[in-house]
This record gives sequence, structure tokens and C-alpha cells, in this order.
Amino acid sequence: MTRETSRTIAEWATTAFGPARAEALVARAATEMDELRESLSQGDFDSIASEAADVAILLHRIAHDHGHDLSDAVDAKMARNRLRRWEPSGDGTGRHVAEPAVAASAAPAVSGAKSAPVETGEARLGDVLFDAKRISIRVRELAAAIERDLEGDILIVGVLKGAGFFTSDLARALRNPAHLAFVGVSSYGMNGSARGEPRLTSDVDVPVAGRKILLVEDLVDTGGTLSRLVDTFRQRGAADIRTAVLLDLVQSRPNRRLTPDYVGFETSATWVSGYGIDYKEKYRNLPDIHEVVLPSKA
Ligand SMILES: O=P(O)(O)OC[C@H]1O[C@H](OP(=O)(O)OP(=O)(O)O)[C@H](O)[C@@H]1O
Ligand SMILES: Nc1nc2[nH]cnc2c(=O)[nH]1
Repeated sequence: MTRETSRTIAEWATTAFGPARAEALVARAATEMDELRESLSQGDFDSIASEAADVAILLHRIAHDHGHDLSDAVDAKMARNRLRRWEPSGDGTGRHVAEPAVAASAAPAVSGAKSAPVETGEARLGDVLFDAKRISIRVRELAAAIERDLEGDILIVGVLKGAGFFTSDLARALRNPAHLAFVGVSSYGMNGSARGEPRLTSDVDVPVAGRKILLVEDLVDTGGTLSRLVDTFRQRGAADIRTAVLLDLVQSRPNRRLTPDYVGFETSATWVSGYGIDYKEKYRNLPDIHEVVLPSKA
């Protein structure tokens, strides 16, 4: 039997019924849920699995239409659920209770772990927002979209340090005959504190005039870093410049200086870490992206 995925289910459903709006799919899933409830109340135990499958099929389609695979999402959510603390409600269900702040000296984070501590005790790693598997799926989806837009030879420029892993994964997912280069950009002064105008701390080692460039960033906040780089490469005569970011920090959008062409995920988190992204230079090595719980929220 075919092992179905959200993609195969969505493809079948779209061929059979045509495209659907999410609201219609949710309404239909609610109807299927009523049928499941009916089977239970009538003691029709033979049809329970089949009715539950009807609900799941609709959920798969909704997940796929929004760029996800439901089984992957369930795996990621269960990994989080297993690490959370729960308060039973008394009916066999329960709700999750907030984690206490973690002591400053506890062990470092591992993949999927919740609440790994930050050494300073000022902040701590919170929930996994995007786990390694989800990132890798999304990177392949981004690569497919980029390949559709940018044909032939391109120059991929990763922004160090944060985009190091994203650039290397995205570059390997692209089938263009690409050149690879990195730039260093710093928005901090010599004392490392105040954030100011981004300046180039290391440059690409190839000419950019006439090239199609894919600028790769881990995250976009104010957009200052990317817009500085776009201006720089435009002045040098680049033929086409596209920007790809893994994370869009949506809270900063109103004041943003640039809108990226390709976005992996949106997040309302104010600070994140892992998969190349640091908190005070730490946690770049973590395979998953975590929210960082800053002291005011801890
Ligand atoms: O949109 P912006 O406001 O410019 O912010 C985004 C930049 O900020 C972070 O870099 P950071 O300066 O922390 O350096 P890093 O990549 O070495 O961590 C991030 O990696 C982006 O490069
Ligand atoms: N602006 C911004 N910069 C970062 N550098 C590392 N993490 C972050 C983050 O969450 N936001």
C-alpha cells in the first residue's frame, strides 16, 4: 500500500475535487468530526478508524496547502509535548503548564530539548520553534522556488556568521551551477554593544558585476543588513539580486528597510537561536531553532 503523505493526499484531492479554500476544508473536517462522534455514540466501533481517517485526510490537505507535512508536524509537536510539563484535567486530557526558569549552570541543550539554559542566567532557550527536520524540508522547498526563478549560473552569497548553515544547506539543495561566497557584516561598534549601521567586515572574493546573486540570510529583522548588501552589490553592477531568509521576524515588519524575496518561516518570537543563529555568540551549533526567552519574559 502507498504510504500517503500530506503532498500525495493534497494532490489526489485537488485532482478529484479541484482547489479548495482552507475555510472550506476546516468546515468539512468539522463535519467529518461530527460523523466520528456519531459512530462513537452509536457504538459503531468498526467505522471509528475510517471516520478518524476522514478527519486526518482533510488535516493533511490543509497542512500541505500551507507548506507543511502533517506527519512531520505531529512528530515535531510530540517531541515538544514529551518535554513539557502537563496538568491532567481529570478526564484523560490535560493542559501544558509553564516551565520554571532553568538554573544557570544546567547542561547544554540537545536537539529537541526544551528550556536549555543560557550560562549567564539572564535568559534561557525556550521551545523549539523549527526543528531540524522541518528546516530541511523547508530548505528544499525554497530551493525549488529559487530554481524556478533563477536559471543557470548564480553566485550564492551567505552572510556570516548566522547564515552559515542555511547557506550551505540551501546551496546543496539548488541544482544551479552555482558559485559560493560569504560576506561578514557587523552592526555592532568596536565595544560590541550598541547596534548601528551595518558595515562589511569581510568581502566576497569574486567580482559581482553582471552576476545573478542570491543573498542568503538567517533572519531579517530591521532589514538593515540585507539592504546594505543589496546597495553594495548593485553599485558594483550585479545584474540581478535576490534575497533569501530563513526567518522573518514579523514584529519588525512595519519598520523594515527591505522585503526578502524568499522566506522560510515567519515567527513572532523576538529572539531566536540555533541552526547558525546565536544568543550572545552561543548556540549556533544547535540543530533546531529555539525561541530565546529573554529576562523580562523568563
Ligand atoms: O535585519 P537586521 O536588523 O539587519 O538583522 C539581521 C542580522 O542580524 C543578525 O546578525 P548579527 O549582527 O547578530 O551577526 P551574526 O550573523 O554573526 O550572528 C542576523 O544574523 C542577521 O545577519
Ligand atoms: N535581530 C536579531 N538578531 C539576532 N541574532 C541572533 N538571534 C537574533 C534574533 O533573534 N534577532
